Amino acid sequence: MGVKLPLIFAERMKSLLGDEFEQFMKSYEQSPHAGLRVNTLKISMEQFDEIAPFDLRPIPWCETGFYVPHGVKPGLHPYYHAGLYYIQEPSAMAPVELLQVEPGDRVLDLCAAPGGKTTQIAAKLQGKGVLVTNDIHAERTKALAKNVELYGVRNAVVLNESPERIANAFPHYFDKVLIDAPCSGEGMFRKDEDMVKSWEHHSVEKCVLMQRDILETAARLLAPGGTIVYSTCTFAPEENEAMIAEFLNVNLDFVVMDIPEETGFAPGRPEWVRQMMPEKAEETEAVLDQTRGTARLWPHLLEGEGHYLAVLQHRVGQEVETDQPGVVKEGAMEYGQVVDVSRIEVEGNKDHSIAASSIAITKADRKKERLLRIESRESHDRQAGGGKNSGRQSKKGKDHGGRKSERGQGRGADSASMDLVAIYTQFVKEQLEIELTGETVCYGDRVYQSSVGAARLEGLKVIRPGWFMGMIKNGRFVPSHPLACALNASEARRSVNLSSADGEAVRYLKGETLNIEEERVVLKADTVAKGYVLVCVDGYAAGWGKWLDGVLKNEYPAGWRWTSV
Ligand SMILES: C[S@@+](CC[C@H](N)C(=O)[O-])C[C@H]1O[C@@H](n2cnc3c(N)ncnc32)[C@H](O)[C@@H]1O
Repeated sequence: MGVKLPLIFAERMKSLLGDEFEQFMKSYEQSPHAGLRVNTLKISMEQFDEIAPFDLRPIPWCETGFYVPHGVKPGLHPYYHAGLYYIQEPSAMAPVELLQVEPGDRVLDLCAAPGGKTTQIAAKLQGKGVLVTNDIHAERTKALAKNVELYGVRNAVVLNESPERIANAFPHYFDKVLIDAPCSGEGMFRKDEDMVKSWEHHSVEKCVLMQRDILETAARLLAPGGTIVYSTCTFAPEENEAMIAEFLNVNLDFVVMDIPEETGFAPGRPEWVRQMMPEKAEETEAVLDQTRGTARLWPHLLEGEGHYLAVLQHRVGQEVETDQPGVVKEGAMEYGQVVDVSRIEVEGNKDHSIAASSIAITKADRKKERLLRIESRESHDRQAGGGKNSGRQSKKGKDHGGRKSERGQGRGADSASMDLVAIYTQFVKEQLEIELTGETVCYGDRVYQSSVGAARLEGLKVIRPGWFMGMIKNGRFVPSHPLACALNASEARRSVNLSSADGEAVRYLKGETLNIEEERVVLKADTVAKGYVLVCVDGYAAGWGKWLDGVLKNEYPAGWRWTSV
């Protein structure tokens, strides 16, 4: 066997799996499966099918996902550096598929770094709606922000916050919330032996505490009728069925949506909670069987690593079931009285059952909502008066050169900031053919298009308030790399195409200056060749260059350059 499993883990799995244990253990003799997911923000499935550089086999539960043959290294192809696909473990593609994201949704990815699922959500949104993506660990948000940018996401906001603080800023705001929870990682032992080593430190008990907090807070972030998908990559029932049962037991306005088994997913195992945690089972007995509708992804039953998935649907106006009409169950009422007193008072109805208990809107939430509504009216009025891109200036937080977080925004637009916005909008008008959406937000001399606007983000630790468009330097607008990554070739007034086949694309991605004859610069009408050029790899945007007299100066950022070839 390739992987040395912790003894306590193996013994627990043996007692849970019984006859299936042998088959489960055999899976550790096989190599883990590698996958990639096509970034349909940048390329359609049909186009990718035409240019795919590897033999790919579809992953049954993700229509944009493919198995990569063993030995193939998709990270060593220019398409990877042009953001055409994300390298992702196949089972890890399942949670977002279950979230059923539609363009226009407001989606929160609460535990998001390094961003695999965020980029998958972004592809489903197709630039429409809101994507707030967050991780509590500052260091990990660097990779998250980079992936958001590399994959051409226009409508994301990247935060480095606690779920609690996000809930205060976005009460009952999101249609969909993904919790890809920090977990003990037992399902990844085959893929990553370091997970075996860290298993002791990330003990199941520690993870349970974090998961409980995160789930509870997610309910406050969810809009009425919204959906939470909870996922882990561990087998421990404490972090899976028991966690979901506990959540359902105190959030009576949520139900588990059954996950179909046809894709090879196995059902949840409520009986393991009874077997391992009889007290927890007794406490949650009324809802425990719902967890059969959650899913377990087993490495011996499908081609992927171990995962657990639960879809939690909020039911608007869901009444607590009672034995007698009009009487609220005693246990449930106790919960309502203790936890939701303020909410019941807000409702002004002491007899109110605990309908919509966990999602009920508090006084503070209402006040915030009122303020934000006024805010958005103001913003709308300003836009109506000042054109689509009229901007809100924010006070400069610390200017961290884009690598650290931005904090704090002012409200009023001073004349200096209006100048910045004017320079920016002039650039957009002259150099691009795009429709800007959202609010123009300035942090110091950096300009963003934000899908949520500055007011919402006030006081939060913001890594990216939106799509980073560029910065004003010496009175000129310098377009950013993330701006280029999210463009189509047809949206720039100048573009040049480099071929992945003849090494030119690789040279660009390594940061080299290239000789490019004028005829190769594709120009829109009334445009001269000199200036910023969108550099594309086989037609897909990869970054900027500056063309002058047959020379393409490389604007690919130093920190992003391809150094491994
Ligand atoms: C399983 S990983 C997420 C992987 C990610 N969803 C992806 O697809 O690339 C869990 C993440 O949760 C973060 N995390 C841990 N505790 C958290 C908390 N209380 N709030 C938000 N994020 C948390 C960790 O830093 C870690 O990056």
